[in-house]
Amino acid sequence: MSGEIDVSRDNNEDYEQIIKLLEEKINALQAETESLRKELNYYKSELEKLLSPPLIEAVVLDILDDGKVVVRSTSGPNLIVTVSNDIDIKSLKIGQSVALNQRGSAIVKILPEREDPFVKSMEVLEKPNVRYEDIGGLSQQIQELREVIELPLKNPEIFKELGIQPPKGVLLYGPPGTGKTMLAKAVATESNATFIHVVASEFAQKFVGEGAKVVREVFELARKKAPSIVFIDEIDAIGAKRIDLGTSGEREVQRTLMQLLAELDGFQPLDNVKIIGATNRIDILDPALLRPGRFDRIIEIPLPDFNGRKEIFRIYISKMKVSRDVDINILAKLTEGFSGADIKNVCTEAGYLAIRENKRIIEMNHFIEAINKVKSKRKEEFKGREEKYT
Ligand SMILES: Nc1ncnc2c1ncn2[C@@H]1O[C@H](COP(=O)(O)OP(=O)(O)OP(=O)(O)O)[C@@H](O)[C@H]1O
Repeated sequence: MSGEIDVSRDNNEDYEQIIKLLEEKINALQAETESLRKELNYYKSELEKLLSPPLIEAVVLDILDDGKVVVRSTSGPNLIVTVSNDIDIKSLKIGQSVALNQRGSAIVKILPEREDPFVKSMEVLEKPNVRYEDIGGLSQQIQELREVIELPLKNPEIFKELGIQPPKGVLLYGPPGTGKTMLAKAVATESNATFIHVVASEFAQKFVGEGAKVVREVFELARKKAPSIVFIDEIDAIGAKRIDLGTSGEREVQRTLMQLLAELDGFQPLDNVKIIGATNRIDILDPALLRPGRFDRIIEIPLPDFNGRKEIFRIYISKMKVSRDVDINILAKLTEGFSGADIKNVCTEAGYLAIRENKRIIEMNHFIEAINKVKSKRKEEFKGREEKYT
């Protein structure tokens, strides 16, 4: 307020002007106070953040009936903790990243999903939803898995009565994308078993110094969640023939394998935990893994033959809107050497081609174009595969 006002003049207009100016000043000061108050609060909360103790990151391993939770803290041990009142326990799931309070006694925050190595290398499905009928061309393999995994899990008494010991572990081997994971999931679904999926290559790389501990934890979880099926994908990453143990990385892989063997030896054939291993490289596996009482049933999962390819096309096409000219016989003929995963890609790609042309129905020419596309994309891969499997 810098305007010079002559108050000696007894003039109403002047007074009004003074009042107006004073009001304006009050408003300006009030606004300034408000902004300073906000600034003060901001610095106060920043200071609080800086002074508050750090939280501990952990991964949920199990949710107990009494409302407590088993977590694996990044600082080391497994802990049994409570859940803070403002967190809904139902929103917690196994594998979830959480923050513990500083004492490590309670979960105080659910952390956003991110690439946690433990989570990434393990998936636990209480109710997997793949059924045998979703799998094309592997009826013999399905039959075998039903006998050696599903039947002993569902009716162990039959085996006890007859005095037969079913295998503890089954090894599936064959090229990538042929349905090994699908098969293992389907057996779990049909046996009402928990499906625990670990990718051996992931934990071999990510858990430096901790591979053996992770194997132990996986089997502990499997026993708790029994009946369960532990599916170890890419088992060659930890189960390759023993090599020169010069580097610490090699020794680490070795320790992980030894722990796996110890776990396999540690339970009985009729316990309700079964192991399914999968590999594309059976040739490099350590024979110790294949000894009786370990992975003592080996099932080959080959690339689908003509009838297999037809079945796989039929499964996917039955869920799509296709025109009458789509001929599964021709599609199966044109896709020699394709895996189930390749065939699924062809079907998806054909759908996209139809969408791109604004068509409401998928035609034979879309499938043919999709086959060529997938073929050229995978050409290099096929070459590699043929070399490996011929
Ligand atoms: N026989 C099949 N019948 C139906 N779909 C299949 C079949 N094989 C593969 N697929 C499809 O391909 C996808 C990948 O297959 P899956 O992961 O089971 O193969 P995999 O043998 O475990 O491969 P990898 O060795 O690369 O892990 C499946 O999710 C499924 O959609």
